[in-house]
Amino acid sequence: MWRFIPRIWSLLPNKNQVKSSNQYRMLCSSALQPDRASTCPVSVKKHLPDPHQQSGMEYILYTPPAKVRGMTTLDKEAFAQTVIVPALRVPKEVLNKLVKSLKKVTIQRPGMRRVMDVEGSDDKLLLLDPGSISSPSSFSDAEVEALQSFGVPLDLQQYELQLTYDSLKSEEVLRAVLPEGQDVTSGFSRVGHIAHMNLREHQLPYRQLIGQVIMDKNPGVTCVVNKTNTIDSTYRNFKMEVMAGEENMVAKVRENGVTYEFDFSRVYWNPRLSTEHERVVALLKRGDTVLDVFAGVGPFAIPAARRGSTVLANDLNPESYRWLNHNCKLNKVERKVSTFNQDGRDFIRSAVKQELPALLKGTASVHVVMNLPALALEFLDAFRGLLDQELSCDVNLPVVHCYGFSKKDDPQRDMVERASASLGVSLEGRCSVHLVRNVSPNKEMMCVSFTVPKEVLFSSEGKQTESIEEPAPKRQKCEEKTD
Ligand SMILES: C[S@@+](CC[C@H](N)C(=O)[O-])C[C@H]1O[C@@H](n2cnc3c(N)ncnc32)[C@H](O)[C@@H]1O
Repeated sequence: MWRFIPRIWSLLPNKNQVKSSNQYRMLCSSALQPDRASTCPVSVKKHLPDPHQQSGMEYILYTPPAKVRGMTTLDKEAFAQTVIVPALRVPKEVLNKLVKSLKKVTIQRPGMRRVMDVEGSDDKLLLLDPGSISSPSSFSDAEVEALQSFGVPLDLQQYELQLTYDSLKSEEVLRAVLPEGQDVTSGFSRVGHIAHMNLREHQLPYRQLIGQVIMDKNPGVTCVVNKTNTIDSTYRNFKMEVMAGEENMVAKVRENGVTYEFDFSRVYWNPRLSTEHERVVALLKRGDTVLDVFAGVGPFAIPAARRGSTVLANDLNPESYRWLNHNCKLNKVERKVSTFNQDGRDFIRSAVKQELPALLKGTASVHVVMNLPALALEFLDAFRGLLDQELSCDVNLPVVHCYGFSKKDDPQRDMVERASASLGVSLEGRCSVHLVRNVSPNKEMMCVSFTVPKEVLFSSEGKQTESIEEPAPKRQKCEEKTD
């Protein structure tokens, strides 16, 4: 809520007497400066805060009262305070044009009005950002010219602004509440209605409040969770604790135009991989085959099928497998995707082994996707001696896209060396390595792509053991079994 404080600067230049913007500014400026009292005999009772004295990026205007420090249960009322901001009185007819010219210096906050009525007048009050404007000399030449051309006196008013919890950004609320000098990170990943945070030790006593603030400030977020430990080593999902909001963990997300649903607490989903999913799917042509060894809930498999590929998708986690089937149906590609719930190595040595002979004779590309960065390179040995040598005259060899993390100074080289070691032949000069994303300051996620060398696929050295020679389990067309 805003309250008008009667104007305290009254001596204004007449725009007709003024020729240049500088002159205009100087004349107006003198009206605001007590030490120019000889030229402009007015006194300034209240100074606007000097924006140059602010520390950090955000202006002091948006710093909540000190009493909120240490609060662990959110008390929104405690954030209320009154601050003084500058404003210009503007004739209604020129308001819209002037707002455009002054858009860099007006108050701009979601949900905060910057134009107010003036009681008993058609004029409007245009509220300015005190971080940008403290005196008439704060305006740029272009802004002064605009004011001059619209006949608006450079006559700064002071207004009392009632700031509330609603006017603050989450970062501002948390910086005011959490211990001073300690890191305030209000960043989170968004997965549908779920905001997913990774709180530090010192933030834990405030987790309920932090969760509430994140929900309040982010429309559509109705559940805030914190990772309570590191990633589960097998299924790559996190143990998580609900900090605020509903306990519903079944999220619905859209990625690259495809809808997915899944229980976020029980499967792997990473919104930061959308570009990588898109990159690989863009390599596919209609009629290609995709063999997705660690498919998760389908972010490679489903768009690949929608693009016209035939897909075999596998995941060891029964929950991922269930949601993979669900998402195939949801996106109407269940006839293009066969799903499997096996260990990745078994999948390669059974279903992939069964499919490859026919595919080797064809011309359409065959892509094997292996996105389990912590371990996938080690699974490459499953291709050693996978096929009988008599098939070796067929040359449409599969292309593998295998992911890995690297903490080495030369992650590309590291990837090539580890993939080569696992395959038992050097990939030097016959693969490409792509940087997927920077995971942490010292950790990259990489993807090495290569055509499986003939000498690996038809090697006699790695011939399969009896158990692996068993006939492949019958494939499961995407039938949704549980729901
Ligand atoms: C990093 S996630 C990738 C999921 C999906 N491809 C994506 O890009 O979001 C790895 C997946 O591999 C599955 N997984 C882990 N170990 C596995 C194994 N030994 N065999 C098959 N799948 C496995 C996990 O359940 C998880 O869904």
